[in-house]
Amino acid sequence: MSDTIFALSSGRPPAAIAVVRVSGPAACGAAQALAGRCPPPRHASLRTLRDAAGAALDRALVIYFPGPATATGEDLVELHCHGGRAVVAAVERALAAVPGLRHARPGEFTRRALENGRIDLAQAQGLADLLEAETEAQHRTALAAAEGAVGRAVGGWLDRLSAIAAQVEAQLDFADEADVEDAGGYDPAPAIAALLAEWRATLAAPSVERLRDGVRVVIAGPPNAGKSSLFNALADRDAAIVTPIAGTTRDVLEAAVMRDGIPYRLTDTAGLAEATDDEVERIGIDRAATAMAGADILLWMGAPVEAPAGAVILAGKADLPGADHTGADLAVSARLPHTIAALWALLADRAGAMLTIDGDMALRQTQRDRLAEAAAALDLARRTTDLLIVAEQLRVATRPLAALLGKDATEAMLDALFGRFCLGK
Ligand SMILES: Nc1nc2c(c(=O)[nH]1)N(C=O)[C@@H](CNc1ccc(C(=O)N[C@@H](CCC(=O)O)C(=O)O)cc1)CN2
Ligand SMILES: Nc1nc2c(ncn2[C@@H]2O[C@H](COP(=O)(O)OP(=O)(O)OP(=O)(O)O)[C@@H](O)[C@H]2O)c(=O)[nH]1
Ligand SMILES: [Mg+2]
Repeated sequence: MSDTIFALSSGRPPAAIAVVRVSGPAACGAAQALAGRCPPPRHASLRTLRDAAGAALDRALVIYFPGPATATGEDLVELHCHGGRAVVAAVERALAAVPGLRHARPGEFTRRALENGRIDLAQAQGLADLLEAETEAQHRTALAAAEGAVGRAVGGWLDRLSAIAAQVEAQLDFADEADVEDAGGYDPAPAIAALLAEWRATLAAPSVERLRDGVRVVIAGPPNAGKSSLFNALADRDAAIVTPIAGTTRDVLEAAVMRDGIPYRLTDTAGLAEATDDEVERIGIDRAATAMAGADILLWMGAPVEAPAGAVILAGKADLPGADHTGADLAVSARLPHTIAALWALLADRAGAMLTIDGDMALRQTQRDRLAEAAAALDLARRTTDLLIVAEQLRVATRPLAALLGKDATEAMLDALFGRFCLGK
């Protein structure tokens, strides 16, 4: 039998209300210990909470949810207390004094929900993402995942894979008995192609990480071009040092900016000098190159002829008389707010498209890797007429999908996932 856990499950005090949850076989006993008796199931009862010595701790709403039809699958008690620090500390102290009770670890309520079969792995991950959601797209996709959308989609794919596999096996058996090369009949190609097209569409959608971390916008170009000034203007604070000295920025600087509901990760880089014997500057340039390679949108402040392919070419210091804008996509200056607004419009245009999701399914990178693995197997199956190879690749494709649903989740993996949760979840 598992032990009984408790934790503050609402926001940190001070708050108007603090919800302390207790989950496990001793939950009802804990309510009895603090509130005098365990209230009738699923009714909010106003009770005075007392410690073991009888001292009043709070007047709180107490709710008892008998398992297994609860969020954790266990008996669950909720204490809706006043949200002061001392109230919560005293209630937690009183709970810790009840035999069989201990404080929960981060994510332990959700972990129990998983272990008790109340949710699958993709739902647990969706819940973690829901708690971190800041944008509308994150909110929508994480809620769908928490409600089981990812699990249902993958389950549907697994069903279709096994239906195709069953037909292929039947065909192979028949060919065996009839002892003919091609017994005719079932052609798995259309069903495989349809499944593969669906997976590729899913893989083309942005990942959970992209939705969460934002679009990576990297500012790069020669020294003294005005990169850091632009970075500061976009970040709307003095994040980077600006001086007239070429080579001021040495390291890669990052700023997270939310603009019009789109999350961005802005990166300022060291100026790309031709040749340098300064060790620090050389490392800075190496780092700039790495940042540029990882950019979703690269803003190039420099000569158009030197712009990397695909970069947005910015003509800097547009406020200076005689500034040359030839070949640039946009003329900008940290000193001209309307040029910064125009740059934001350009960024929103490109970034918005990168974060667009048609349905409500976004996969995490680890889930995407597994789907890509399955897609590679299916692609092999699609490219052959040898039914033995088709059958084998269909089997290969099921493994990563089953893993995505948590069929082989290791302790280390679960520890990593639930360690990310906040306390009380
Ligand atoms: N006060 C409070 N609010 C909360 C939670 C909570 O634990 N306490 N939740 C924290 O997770 C979320 C709600 N999640 C829940 C998930 C599953 C079940 C559940 O298993 N319910 C039963 C009975 C449903 C019913 O009464 O209709 C079931 O589905 O069988 C309940 C809540 C968000 N709001
Ligand atoms: N007139 C004008 N001066 C600017 C503008 N942007 C930057 N400067 C000036 O140009 C100089 C270099 O600016 P930075 O923003 O540090 O340039 P940088 O590209 O980051 O330079 P490094 O970090 O050395 O590569 C500073 O003296 C700035 O004040 C601008 O839009 N107009
Ligand atoms: Mg700089």
